[in-house]
Amino acid sequence: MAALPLNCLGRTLTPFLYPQAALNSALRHLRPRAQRCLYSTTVSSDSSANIETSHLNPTPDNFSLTPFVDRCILTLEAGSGGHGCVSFVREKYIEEGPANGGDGGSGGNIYIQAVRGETSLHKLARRRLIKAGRGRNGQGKMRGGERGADVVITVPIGTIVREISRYDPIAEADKSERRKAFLGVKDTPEEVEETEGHYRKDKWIVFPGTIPSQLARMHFPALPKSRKSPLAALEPEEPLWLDLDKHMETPMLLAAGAMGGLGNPHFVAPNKERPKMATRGDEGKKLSLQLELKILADLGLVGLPNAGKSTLLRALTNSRARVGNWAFTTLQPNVGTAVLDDHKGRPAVMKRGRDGQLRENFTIADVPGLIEDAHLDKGLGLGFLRHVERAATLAFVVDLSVGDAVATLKLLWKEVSEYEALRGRELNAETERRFVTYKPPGQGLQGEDDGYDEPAVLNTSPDFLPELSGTPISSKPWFVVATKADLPETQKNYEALESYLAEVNAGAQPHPSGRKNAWKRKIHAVPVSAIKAEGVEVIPQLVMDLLEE
Ligand SMILES: Nc1nc2c(ncn2[C@@H]2O[C@H](COP(=O)(O)OP(=O)(O)OP(=O)(O)O)[C@@H](O)[C@H]2O)c(=O)[nH]1
Ligand SMILES: [Mg+2]
Repeated sequence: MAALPLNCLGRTLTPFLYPQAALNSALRHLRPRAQRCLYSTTVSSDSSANIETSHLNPTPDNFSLTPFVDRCILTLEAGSGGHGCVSFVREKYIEEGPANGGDGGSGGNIYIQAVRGETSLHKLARRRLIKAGRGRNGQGKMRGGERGADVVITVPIGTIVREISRYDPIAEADKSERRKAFLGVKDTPEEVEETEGHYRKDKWIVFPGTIPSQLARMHFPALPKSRKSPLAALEPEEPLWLDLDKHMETPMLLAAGAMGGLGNPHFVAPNKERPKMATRGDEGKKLSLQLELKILADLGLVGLPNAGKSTLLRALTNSRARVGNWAFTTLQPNVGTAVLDDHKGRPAVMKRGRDGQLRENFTIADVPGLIEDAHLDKGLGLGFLRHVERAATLAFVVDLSVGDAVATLKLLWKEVSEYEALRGRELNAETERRFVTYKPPGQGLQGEDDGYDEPAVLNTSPDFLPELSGTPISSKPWFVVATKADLPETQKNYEALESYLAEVNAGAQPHPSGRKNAWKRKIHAVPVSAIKAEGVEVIPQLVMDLLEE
C-alpha cells in the first residue's frame, strides 16, 4: 500500500478511509490505457457464470424499463373561437348608448416540436385527443375575448407525422360555395331567407332575455363570411406529411385556432344603430394524425437473440438495458448515449459530425433480436427492423460461442436486405398508384352527373407513401462486433470470420447483402468481451470514423 504512488489515489477517497477503493484506483492507473481485446493476448477461459454480477453482468431483475411506444394515432382539435358580445354603452344620462360589444377571442393553436430528450410516444398515445383552448367570449366596453391556450406537442426526434383525415369547417363551406358557383346554382329562396333576415341558432348570439316572439320580428343582416386565421398561412400543406428528423428550436404550427365571433358594433347600419346581435365563434379544425417513431441513432445493433447486444450497449453506455441468458430478453428498443470523453472532462475522440459541430457523444440503438424470416414479420422482426433502417451506421453483433459466425453474419444480412427489398417494392407500388389518371369532364363526383370535378390533386390517397429512408441499408457503413470472445474455443470461429471479411474487402467474396452498390470500403471485425468490457474501447473511434463518411 505504501509503495503506491500517492498522486494516483482518488482525491476524495483517501487510503485511510477507503483502503480497497484506493487500491483499485491505483491499480487502474497502472493498467495499460488501451486494452484492445486481441486474440493472442486476452482470451481467457472463464465463462460468464464465473464472472460475478456487475453492471455488465447484471442479475435478470436488474434493469430499468422506460415506457416505449413507437406508433400512435392522435386526434387534434384546434381551439374554437369565442362568441362576440351584444352590449351597449350605459351611463348616467345616456339611456340608450351605442353598441360596444367586443369580439370573441380566437381559439388556441396546435404546434408540434421534436426535441432531444424525448424517446417515446407513450405520453401522446395515452392522451389520444388533444384540444387547444377555446377563445373567450367578447365583453362589454369593447373588450375583446382572451385567446385560447395554445398546445405544443413534443415528440422525439425521428417522428414521422401522417395525416389520416381532417375536418376544416371553413374549407368545407368554401368548397360547397365554389361548387355552387361552378354549377351556377342559385340559393333557393328558403336558403336565402335562412342566411339573410332570419335567426340561425348556430350562427347568431342575441341580446340576453330576447323572447322567441321578439326573435321572429328581428331582422338579421347577411351572415358575415367565416374568417380564416392569419396564422393559417403558416400551416404545412395538406395532407400533412412531416419527417421531424432534427431538433427543433421553435415549435411548428400544425393547426391554427378558429377566429372569434364579431361583437354587435359590426352590425351597426344607418337605419339600425343598436343591433342586438353578434356572431358565434367559428369551430376549430380537427385533424386525425398517425405518429410513428423511427429511432435515429448513430449506431444500430443488429444480431440474433441472445447474441449479447444489450450487454454491449451496457458496456458502451450508461444504459441499464435488460440482460438475460435467454432469447428475446429485449422486447423494445433501448437507446443509449456513448459519451466520448476520457473521464477527465476532455474528449477522447475529436470528430465533427455531418453538421460540422464537434461531437461529444453518439447514440446507440439496441433492438430486439432478429430471427430467420424476420422480414416476413417472424419473431419481433418487422416492427423493429424499421428502427435499424434509420441508424447512420450498423454493427452486426455476432456471438462467437454459438454456431458459425460467418453463417450468422450472412443470415443477418439476408434478413436486412430482404427487408430493404420489401420497402423498395412498397415504394414502387405506391408511386404507380399515385399517378393521376385523366378523367374526361362529365365523370365527376360519383352518383352525381353534374359535370363538376374536384381539381386534380396528387395527394388524394388516404394512406400515404412509405417514407424514403435517406440511405438504403446496404449502403450504410457497417462493421462486425464478434462478442463473447472470452469464452473458450471461440478463436477458430473468429479467425474464420476475419478471413471471410478480408476476402469481402478484397473483392474475392461477394458482399453479404448480395447488392452491387453496397458499402464495403473497409469492413472491420472487432472481437470483444462485452461482459468484461474488454475490446469495446475501440468501438467509439471506429463509429466516429464511419460517421464521418
Ligand atoms: N461470456 C460472455 N457472455 C456474454 C457476453 N455478452 C453477453 N453475454 C451473455 O449473453 C447472454 C445474453 O446477453 P444479452 O445482452 O441479453 O443478449 P441480447 O442480444 O441483448 O439478447 P436479446 O435481447 O434476447 O436479443 C447474457 O447471459 C449475457 O450475460 C460476453 O461478452 N461474454
Ligand atoms: Mg437484448
